[in-house]
Amino acid sequence: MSAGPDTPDILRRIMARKAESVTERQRQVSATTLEARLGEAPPVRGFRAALEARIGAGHAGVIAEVKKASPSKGVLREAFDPAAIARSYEHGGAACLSVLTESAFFQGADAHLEQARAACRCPVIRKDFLFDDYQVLEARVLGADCILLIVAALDDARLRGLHDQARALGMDVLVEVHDAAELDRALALDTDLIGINNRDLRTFETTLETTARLAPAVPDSVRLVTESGIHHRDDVSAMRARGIDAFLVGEAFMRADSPGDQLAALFG
Ligand SMILES: O=C(O)c1ccccc1NCC(=O)[C@H](O)[C@H](O)COP(=O)(O)O
Repeated sequence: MSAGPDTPDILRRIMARKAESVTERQRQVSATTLEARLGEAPPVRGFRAALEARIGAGHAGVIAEVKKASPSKGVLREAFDPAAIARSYEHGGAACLSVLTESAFFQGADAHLEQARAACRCPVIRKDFLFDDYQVLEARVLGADCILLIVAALDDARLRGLHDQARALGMDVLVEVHDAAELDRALALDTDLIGINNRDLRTFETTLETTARLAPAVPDSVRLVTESGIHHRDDVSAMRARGIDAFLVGEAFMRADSPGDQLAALFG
């Protein structure tokens, strides 16, 4: 972990809580036990490949998020059934799912990932705050097809180590950045999937200007995903006009009666 003076307070607090919970999990289930369970994990579904297939067919590549609550907005959805949401998303045209497994700030759970993935054919990213090899192993054992690595929360050595570990386990990695300095660090990894998060973690404000500003520095070989703050068809068309075809969307879907219908309405 690398909590420096520039680390936003919310990230610092989430990572501190996460460190406690990882220590507790390691006490309960050792890394050796997790390694032994890798053979029982369901085969990896290609996450980036699913995005590419959807985009190649002329659609937006949508990563649809399953999250009950967030630090910025509180509870987003009372009737929360990850399996039903996953089926709705698949029906609405999602390429992939993003499932929050962080419990203290997002009311997520590992079971949400298992339930959502079992209910559909979409590849799933474990959306959590990862800083330790143990969590990468855990993600694969749970059935994750991709993990999120947040550049702002990791030093370069750890970022590379976790990235390479996930790839060796067959998973894709979404490397998330918020500014130009983080983007430079992500590009140095030679990764092929980068998310630009439009949410300022100090103010919680979202602006698609963040993606618009950083996107030109991302080479064509990297699939760029714009994350957070996508609510309207105008947001989608503004991004697509700039050549950005992959989207990660949570709140706009979670607040809808039918998340999948809302996905189809936003991107159809
Ligand atoms: O959503 C938050 O409040 C938040 C706070 C601190 C760290 C991360 C946070 N969100 C994680 C995400 O990246 C979003 O869930 C994801 O991009 C979807 O965003 P949205 O469509 O705006 O729900």
